[in-house]
Amino acid sequence: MSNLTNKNFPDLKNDRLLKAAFGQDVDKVPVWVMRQAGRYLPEFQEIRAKHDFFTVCRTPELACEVTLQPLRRFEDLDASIIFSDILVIPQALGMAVEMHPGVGPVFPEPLKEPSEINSLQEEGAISRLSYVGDAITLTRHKIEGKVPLIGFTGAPFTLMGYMIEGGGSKTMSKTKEWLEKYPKDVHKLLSLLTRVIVDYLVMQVDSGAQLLQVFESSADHLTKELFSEFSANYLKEIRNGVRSKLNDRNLDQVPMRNENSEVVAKVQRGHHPAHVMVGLVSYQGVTKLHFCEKIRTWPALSVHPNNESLKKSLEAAVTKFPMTVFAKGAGHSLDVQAQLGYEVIGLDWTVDPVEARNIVGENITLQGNLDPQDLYKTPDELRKLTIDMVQKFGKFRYIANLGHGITPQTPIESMKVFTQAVHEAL
Ligand SMILES: Cc1c2[nH]c(c1CCC(=O)O)Cc1[nH]c(c(CCC(=O)O)c1C)Cc1[nH]c(c(CCC(=O)O)c1C)Cc1[nH]c(c(C)c1CCC(=O)O)C2
Repeated sequence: MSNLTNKNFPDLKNDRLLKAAFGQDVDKVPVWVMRQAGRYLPEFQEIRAKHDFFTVCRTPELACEVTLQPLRRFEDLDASIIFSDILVIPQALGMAVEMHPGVGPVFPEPLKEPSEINSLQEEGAISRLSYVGDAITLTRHKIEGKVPLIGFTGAPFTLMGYMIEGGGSKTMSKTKEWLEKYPKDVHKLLSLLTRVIVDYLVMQVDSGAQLLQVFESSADHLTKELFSEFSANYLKEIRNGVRSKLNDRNLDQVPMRNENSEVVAKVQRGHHPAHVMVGLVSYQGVTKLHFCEKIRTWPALSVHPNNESLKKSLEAAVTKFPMTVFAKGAGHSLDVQAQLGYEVIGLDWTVDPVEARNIVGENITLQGNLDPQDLYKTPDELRKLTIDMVQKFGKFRYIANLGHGITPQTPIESMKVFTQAVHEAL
């Protein structure tokens, strides 16, 4: 597996997104849009007219080109997201997935019964996904440090739903039947997907992804109880798994610098994968070592109880690759989501910004959540709704976005109005 330190990526010029994810001060609220590369752009349609959807995903030059398209049009975008799809994972496990125009994804042979879980090919799945890594690496170079590049995955429950239903489903009735009838097999499948997802996300970071988003887009089918049982546990396992695998490899001696570029602390890997060592150094060398049993429990914060910005920088250095969980329709479980260890929680448009902040507290960044339908309103109305939203969330720990993906008929002008209004709002 390649090592990210050898890739010589251009320096990042706009780090608003990462700063907001870590709770550091930002000059302006960062903004990006789910599905910002997509069918509402004629230049995307042009590429899709020539190439099948999954061919675009599988061809790094095409995936890179499509990823860059929205950045060329909308100068206010503060992030890019690699062009791919959540369904590349079922493909890598050996299932056929086709994209039918006007219909969406179709699995010609969905899972019909639990015994078929055994024929999924877990081994080698990550190497069959190496084209995503190649697309990420190429894009990180071509983006020239303009904005960070987000990697992503589908979450286990959402992927399982597609694998059982054979495509999108309004009711998810087959999946719900599985939850009732075969809970043991369901957990076996969710665990398998979780293992693959952890390695897939680590591979994306190795390839150059700077923030990772996990899409639990089908959470809207789950009650609070079902969300806890079939989604939240796995989301937590994914966050912990990625954190400990990355810490194991990439944390050696990360220097922390103050405003004068002097090294004030070093973050170092401990002897156990889940441990890190934080050393405060004076100019002569290490003066004090703090051992953190679990990174998130963070006794190292007692290092400098009065220095908020050092705390934040230390946390950023230890975490390094922030993660976002977007569980669409799971606004009923924000309390649960706040316990999963993610730096950022994505909200759909049904959630009130102020209520969400009250529930999750001050240590998590919120992302969202304008109704994508609002992009069909007049520019003046859209600007007003956007400014209202940004003012409700505030500048602290906030990333502006829609509450779900942008839809195909959206007027292009609306993207300009939305992204500009976010930057002008505060
Ligand atoms: C559920 C899901 C899928 N894919 C994805 C999700 C989770 C996010 C969400 O809930 O929207 C994730 C996804 N899919 C796509 C991206 C690209 C990155 C981005 O710009 O955000 C991302 C992040 C491209 C895409 N994925 C797809 C398109 C459009 C297909 C096309 O070009 O023909 C794009 C641009 C196809 C797709 N892929 C999927 C569906 C249901 C569809 C059909 C959607 C539709 O028809 O509107 C599965």
